Formats: sequence, C-alpha cells, structure tokens
Amino acid sequence: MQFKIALCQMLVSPIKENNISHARSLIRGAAEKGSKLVVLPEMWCCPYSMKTLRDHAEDIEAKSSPSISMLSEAAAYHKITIVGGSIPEKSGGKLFNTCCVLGPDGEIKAKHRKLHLFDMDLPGESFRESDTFAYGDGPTIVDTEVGKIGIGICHDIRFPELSILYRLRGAHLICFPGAFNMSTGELLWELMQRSRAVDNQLFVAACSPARDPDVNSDYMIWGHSSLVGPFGEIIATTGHEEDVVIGEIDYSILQTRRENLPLEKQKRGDIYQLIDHSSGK
Ligand SMILES: NC(=O)CCC(=O)C(=O)O
Repeated sequence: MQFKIALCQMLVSPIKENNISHARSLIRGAAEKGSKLVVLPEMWCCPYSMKTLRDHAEDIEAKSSPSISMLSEAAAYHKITIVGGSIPEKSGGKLFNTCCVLGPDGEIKAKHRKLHLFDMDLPGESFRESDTFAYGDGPTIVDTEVGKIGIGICHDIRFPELSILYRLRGAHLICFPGAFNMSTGELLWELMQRSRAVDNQLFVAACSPARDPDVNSDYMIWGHSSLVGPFGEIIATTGHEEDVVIGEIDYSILQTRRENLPLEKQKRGDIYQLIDHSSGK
C-alpha cells in the first residue's frame, strides 16, 4: 500500500474557534494535495499551557466536542483517515490528554489517552503535566484504511516498550502527535523518532504545533514534525514555523527491510521478553 501522509504543524492561538477553523483549512489543503492520512499535533485546539487547558476541555463521550465534530466532518467529507492530534478531554471528573482517530466514514475508530505524562525538572524549565491530567490506561493500535497504526502522544515516544508492543501487534506506522520543548527537542525529538522506527522496522510520523515566539506561554515548542522510514531515514521534515509536511509512505518497503535484516527472528526471546499486561485494545 502506498499513500500520502500530511503532518499539520499548525500555529495554535488562544482562541479555540480560530484553531478549529484553521485546522479545518489545513486538512482541506492536505486532502486536496492527495493525502489519505492527516495527522494533527498534540494540543491543537488550545495552547499547551497547564494554566488554561482546563478551560478548553471537551466531553468526547457526550458527543459534544466541537474539535472532534470538526474532525469527523472533515474525515467524512474528504474520505480520509485523521489522527486527530490531541485535545484536553473531560471525563468522569478527570482530564485526559486524548487523541481520536477518525475513519473516512467520520466515525471515531480509536481513542488514545496519553499514557506517560510529562513531568520535567530542569534548571530554568520545569513542567508537571501530571498535576493537570490523569493517566491513560492502555495502548492503542487501530486498523485503518491506511494500515495498522499505533498511537502515542509526545512523551509516550520515550518509552520504547510501547512501540515494541505496537510492532508485536502488527503496526505498520506509529503516529506521535507531540509538542517537544526547547530544552529537550533539539537533542532528542528526532533521535527518538528515528530510534523507534529503527528498533521496530516501521514508519514513525511525529506532528508538533508550530513555535510561536510571541505567545506569552509557559511552554515554548520545538516544532520539527517529521516522517521517518524503517531504516531511520528522514522522509520529510520541517523547521519550527507553520507548515504542512507531506511525505509518501510505501508499506512494501517494510517487508523488504524486515527481510534484509530479520530482527524479529534474531531476537533472543530465550533471554529477554516484553510482557504485555494490557487487554489488547
Ligand atoms: N508534551 C510532551 O510530552 C513533551 C515531552 C518532552 O518534551 C520530552 O522531553 O519528553
């Protein structure tokens, strides 16, 4: 299977309605260029600021989420698959950092709640996502019109076991909506995308919001959305400004790479193994 994927590195404003209509127009542009899969960034409907996230939370289960309604309409209108970045989701009195995957019929095919919340304490930059969000409770891998896709949200990329699990369950591609920061982004964002792709011999797509140096935010974003192939090759990438990164995915290359280097067969299951405690969502 061969298709175009678009990573919408959008500039997010403090006004939700504007973000929804802006995301809609980026999706339209990507679909008109032939993209069959469109990926949005982590927190595209509101700034990634722990001070204001709660005000923008939406109830996805009650079907009253303006962000997800727009994604559903867009997916159905253009007959594409959308990995809908993430939005703050309210559910049962808790707040989650949640990604919905929508199919070409506009239905939600999967919902991933961020598993690894981002708490960091560096000199001059500290951040505590776990003060605001509750933890997701399972991995998410979904069969779509454009292959089997594993989902992780940003900090989830740091935990290789999650990606290994997706590979074991047959993923062709892992999508990471993310918003890496200025302290760790330069050294680690691309490195980890390439590592997850190489470790597991699959495609990795990582989509960030654009950096807004003027916004008075408590979090400055690194940007650099990319598509990486199974040899760790960068297929398409960008800098930190708003951009829609379009790349070609050809899944036949996965089989070639896995035959060239049969890592699965070479693994020493007699010495180490991943134990899967999840129920298979
Ligand atoms: N939004 C996030 O999870 C940021 C993760 C990050 O920057 C990291 O270094 O990890």
